Amino acid sequence: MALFTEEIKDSVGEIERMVQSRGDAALMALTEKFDGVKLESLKVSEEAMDEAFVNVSTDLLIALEKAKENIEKYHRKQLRESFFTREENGGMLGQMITPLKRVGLYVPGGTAAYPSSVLMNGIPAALAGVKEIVLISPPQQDGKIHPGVLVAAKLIGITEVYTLGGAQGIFAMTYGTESIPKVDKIVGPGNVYVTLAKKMVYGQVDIDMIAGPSEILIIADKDQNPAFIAADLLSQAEHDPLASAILITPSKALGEAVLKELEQQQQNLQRKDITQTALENQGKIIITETLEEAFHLSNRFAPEHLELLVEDPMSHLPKVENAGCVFLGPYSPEPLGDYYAGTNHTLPTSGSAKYFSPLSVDDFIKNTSLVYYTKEGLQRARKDIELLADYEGLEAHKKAVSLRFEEDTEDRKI
Ligand SMILES: NC(=O)c1ccc[n+]([C@@H]2O[C@H](COP(=O)([O-])OP(=O)(O)OC[C@H]3O[C@@H](n4cnc5c(N)ncnc54)[C@H](O)[C@@H]3O)[C@@H](O)[C@H]2O)c1
Ligand SMILES: N[C@H](CO)Cc1c[nH]c[nH+]1
Ligand SMILES: [Zn+2]
Repeated sequence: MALFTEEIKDSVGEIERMVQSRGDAALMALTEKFDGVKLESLKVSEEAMDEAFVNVSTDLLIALEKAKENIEKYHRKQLRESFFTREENGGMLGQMITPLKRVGLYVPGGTAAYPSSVLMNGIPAALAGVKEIVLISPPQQDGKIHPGVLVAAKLIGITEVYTLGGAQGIFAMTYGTESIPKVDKIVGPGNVYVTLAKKMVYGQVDIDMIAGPSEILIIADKDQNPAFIAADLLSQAEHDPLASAILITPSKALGEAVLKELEQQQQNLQRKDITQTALENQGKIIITETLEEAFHLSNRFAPEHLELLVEDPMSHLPKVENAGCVFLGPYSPEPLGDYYAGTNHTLPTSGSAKYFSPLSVDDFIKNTSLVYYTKEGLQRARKDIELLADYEGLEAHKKAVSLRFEEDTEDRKI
């Protein structure tokens, strides 16, 4: 993955070694180095969680509540039920769903506050029935987590929160330290350091996906509004200097109009430095011969967010093979999905939408298969199983079935 340069790999490798060998002391030192903050403790106290409510507006609380409702409604549809099927031979087969025991949520916070990510990561975990949810997020300059993040955590019942960010946070939740307990799975988006650390620890814990610097790709036909397109491109460029914003269109005139709009709209943005770097390095306006070619290129890129700004967008949907989330039509701007519609905003990046899905309730459960056969059922299946075991040369497998029907062992008890 081109995103992870040798320099970043070396730096994250060193962070891992430090966390493994020095635990909390390394976490404190790394927080001082990367966040510029000297922490006294990592765990956020109950009082600090409550105090956060004083520092957010009532309007923000109401907006978070509404977003929470929409996210819950959408994710509730993803819930699965355990089942048993009755087989013709009198047996039963089933699938038992159990929640993961302990998960760690990473909520970004380096250059912006992300209360929305608390809801996006925490709600599906809570719906799945996870009992132990740990949340980590980096400190601001005052040494505290953004109050909006703490408030959002409390709104969805998360109380175990640690002031810790970056790759060190991911390694702490993987290996455990004096203060941070080890988890079974780590989910949540983050910058390039966080994302590389997650990739490195996969296998020692589970992870959700590669959810790194944000991406938007817009496919637009000639009749679209250039101001809408520029605004949506900038909305993702402002996340990170490594974010990507791409327009693909068969209309050269539209491409030129969007370029002008980008220049104008960017002037007034607070995070202009970030959008400028992102657009210079990862921004593209690609003019194709046809709309079909635009879909072909988009599928190769496999963007995190794909906007279809074309006439009758629904009719083009079957052409989309790879994308984290698709936004259809001019009144479905990407930030609608970031905050509010109810779909999850933790989405695969760096081309990984070819094989990863958006974060969902499925990330927080596991299936256990169940098998129950009667004696008669096994008797009927016996020949086929013995034949298959013979073919595989696995004699003990065959015996585990056949001895149940041998006269001298059939009714044996101790
Ligand atoms: N794909 C998704 O689903 C999704 C969703 C939301 C946000 N995002 C992305 O999350 C990211 C948020 O990034 P952020 O930086 O604001 O917050 P962050 O919390 O991901 O990263 C901040 C941390 O990075 C560490 N760090 C900073 N500079 C470092 C360095 N030079 N070396 C080692 N570690 C360093 C620090 O510890 C800091 O606490 C953005 O890239 C955004 O696009 C992605
Ligand atoms: N666009 C981000 C995912 O790439 C999610 C987000 C959170 N807040 C604002 N945006
Ligand atoms: Zn966003």
